[in-house]
Formats: sequence, C-alpha cells, structure tokens
Amino acid sequence: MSLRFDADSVVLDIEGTTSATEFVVDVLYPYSRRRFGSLLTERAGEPAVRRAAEQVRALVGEPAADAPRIEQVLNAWLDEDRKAAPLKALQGIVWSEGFARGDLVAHFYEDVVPALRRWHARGVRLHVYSSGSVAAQRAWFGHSAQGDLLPLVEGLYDTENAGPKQSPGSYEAISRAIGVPPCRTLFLSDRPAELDAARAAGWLTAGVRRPGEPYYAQGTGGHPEAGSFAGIEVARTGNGP
Ligand SMILES: CSCCC(=O)C(=O)COP(=O)(O)O
Ligand SMILES: [Mg+2]
Repeated sequence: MSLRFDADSVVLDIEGTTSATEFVVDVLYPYSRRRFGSLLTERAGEPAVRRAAEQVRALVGEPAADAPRIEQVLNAWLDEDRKAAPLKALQGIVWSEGFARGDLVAHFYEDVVPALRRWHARGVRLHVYSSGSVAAQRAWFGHSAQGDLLPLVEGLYDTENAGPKQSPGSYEAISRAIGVPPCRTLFLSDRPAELDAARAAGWLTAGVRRPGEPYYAQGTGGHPEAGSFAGIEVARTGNGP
C-alpha cells in the first residue's frame, strides 16, 4: 500500500533515508579518518579548517588542543556517529575533494532516484536537510551512481544554516527559507525524533523504514511509514493526490 501526499515540497534526509548508513559508515567515514591528520596540519591555515579546529577545542573545553588531539576527538566522534558540526564541516571538505577526484561515488537506494524524478516532473520542489554539511550534500547529489542529481534539488540545509535536526525551530527556519507553507511540506526521514520535530513545526511527515538501517527496530514513532520511496506518492493538486 502506498502513502499518498498532496504537497508542494519534499525535504529529504540522507543517511538511512535516501542512502545506506552502511555506505556512509564503511566508505565515507574511513575516507575522512585517513585524511584528518594531514588536513589539520598541512592546511591548518585555511579559514574553514581553522574555524572547525576552534569549534572542536570549544566543544571539548580544551583551548590548547593540538592537531593530534583534535584528530583523536574527531575519530572518537566518528566511532559514535556523532553529528558534531566541526566534524561535519571537515568531512565536507575531504569528501567534496574525494567526489571531485572520482575516489567516491554516492550511494542511493534504487527506489530513490526514480521517485525523485517522478515528483520533480510533477512540479514538487525537492530540498535536502541532513547533518552532513551543505558542501558534502552538494558533492553527494552531484556524484551519484545514477549521475548528477543536483538539477533535481532546489535547496540544501544542514545544522549550520538551519539548526539541529531534532528542534522544531530548524524546520520553521527551512519553511521561511523555501517559502512553502509547513502544511504543504513533506519531510522524509529514518529517525523518529527528527520526524517529531518536523511535525511539531506543522510539516507532513513519513518515516522511511528500511531493513538493516539503525532505526529499523525503533519503528517510525507513529508517523506514516514506508519501506521505500516506491511506497510514497507525492503530487501538488491542492485537493489531495
Ligand atoms: C552527504 S552527507 C553524508 C552522511 C553524513 O555524514 C550524515 O551525517 C548524514 O546524516 P543525516 O542527517 O542525513 O541522517
Ligand atoms: Mg538519517
């Protein structure tokens, strides 16, 4: 049975929703782990690297932390899959370069791209909201196994430009930015606490519950549930799809 939504915009979570957590953790995380050391030493003067290093020092309360200590903290956060802003910013730098070089190709579940193309062709506006940085999102959608998907996507939001994913205020900020009423915006995520926050902001929600993903056992917390994007229909009729 399909979920049917009448909406003007769909906002997409990435990890666990459009794409496999296993790919992120087994391919992307080791790729960044291998490069943090040289990034923090050889490129310490770059403003984005300096800013992230300062943020790490502030978060751990160690104003004098040197590059090896910062690398150690980043690696511990990677082990926990902690969505810390400076970790995501540094990953964004490393991954963007990896995608541009052809070292990395983004994974999307096979049901995702056909659904995105279908919804986009109907005039549904597609946006992304992920803990991955905007730079990482741009590289991810620009270098998928199915080609460059960026033409399908209108806007990219992360915890820096929108706020934490479990806070309703972040979804309110995205609504203001995209200019679509909350009740006409559908959020797709694997994580019930994110869906709760979106619903509290007045958004439509659907939990994407894929076998093997970390939140599968938890369920969708009472949000409408789909096993894949093939089970979700979105159209902009103004009268229900
Ligand atoms: C292109 S972002 C890579 C995945 C990632 O690092 C991440 O934190 C995704 O988290 P999400 O909010 O999409 O579940
Ligand atoms: Mg997710």
